[in-house]
Amino acid sequence: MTTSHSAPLRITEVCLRDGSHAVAHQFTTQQVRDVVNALDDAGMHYIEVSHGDGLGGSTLQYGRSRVDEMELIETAVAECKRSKIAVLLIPGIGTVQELKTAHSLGAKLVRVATHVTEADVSAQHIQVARELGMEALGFLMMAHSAPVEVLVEQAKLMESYGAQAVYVTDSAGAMLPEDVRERVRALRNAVSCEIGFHAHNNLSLAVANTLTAIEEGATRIDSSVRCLGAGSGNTQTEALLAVLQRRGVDLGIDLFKMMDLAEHVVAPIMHRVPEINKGSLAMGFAGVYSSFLLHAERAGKRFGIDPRSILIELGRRKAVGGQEDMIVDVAAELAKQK
Ligand SMILES: CC[C@H](O)CC(=O)C(=O)O
Ligand SMILES: [Mn+2]
Repeated sequence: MTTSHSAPLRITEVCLRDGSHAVAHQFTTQQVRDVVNALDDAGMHYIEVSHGDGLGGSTLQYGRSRVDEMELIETAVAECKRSKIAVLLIPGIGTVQELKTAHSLGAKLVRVATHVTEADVSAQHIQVARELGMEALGFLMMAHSAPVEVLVEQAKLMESYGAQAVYVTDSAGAMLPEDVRERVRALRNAVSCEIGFHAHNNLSLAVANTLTAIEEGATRIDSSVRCLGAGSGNTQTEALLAVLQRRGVDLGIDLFKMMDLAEHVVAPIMHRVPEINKGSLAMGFAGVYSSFLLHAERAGKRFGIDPRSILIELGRRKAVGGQEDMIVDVAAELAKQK
């Protein structure tokens, strides 16, 4: 398959970062060691390791990590012969100091993530990462929620700060293939850096949307083995690789090894199977952050409210990442109304 950008197609495996949401940030050192070892052996390009909300995310608000993420990053780096370890950083949650520490432990790439309208807060972190010699990529979250012109303007800002790629991040798994096509095409025509795409499977469209993004020129692709990610999970790595091979694209990642590690290494550590159920489907439908799922389920139980009603209301209020405290507020308000 040809892409309109000369860069090769590269996969970032996100099961140990996005998947952190799905296990309430309880990964152990041994689990990270085993997963990274197997992914590296299969030839994965990049493996992201961080708290689900990025560096510094281990807090009461977002959920405490069982093991310090720096220990997990160090463990992951030690297992890699070929793969590179990536980290995610949301300015305001993660700090420049944490970025420097992750770099000193061997992280080679950072995705600096902001809400789709707030790229300006990424300038310092992107610049510091470039000075450190890391690859620095911009990650525009909730990309479905802003008009295409705004997405383009924000991507240009990230590129101007030094981002080597800008991601269309479908945090809510709310995009339809035509939304992806329009956004990636608009970015392709507006920036010179690479375009990335990150999907969630809440509407059962993750693989289809990822193929659409690739057709439009995205070269940095996120996926997650066994779908281990927030909500219904991400584009399933081994499924994507199989589909790409059917199209004649071999990324140098061993498909059978990926299938084996999905089954024997990743499946046993999953707390629940990421599936399209009433909660995750409601998120895709309402355009709500996939990482809100467990929080909404907990708040629903506590206040006796259907988590879907909480999620729909959060969508109506256009809640953005970082507003996890709103989930409890909304549940309490709905309970009062009842
Ligand atoms: C809260 C950070 C978030 O999980 C980043 C991400 O993967 C997304 O927006 O989809
Ligand atoms: Mn995600």
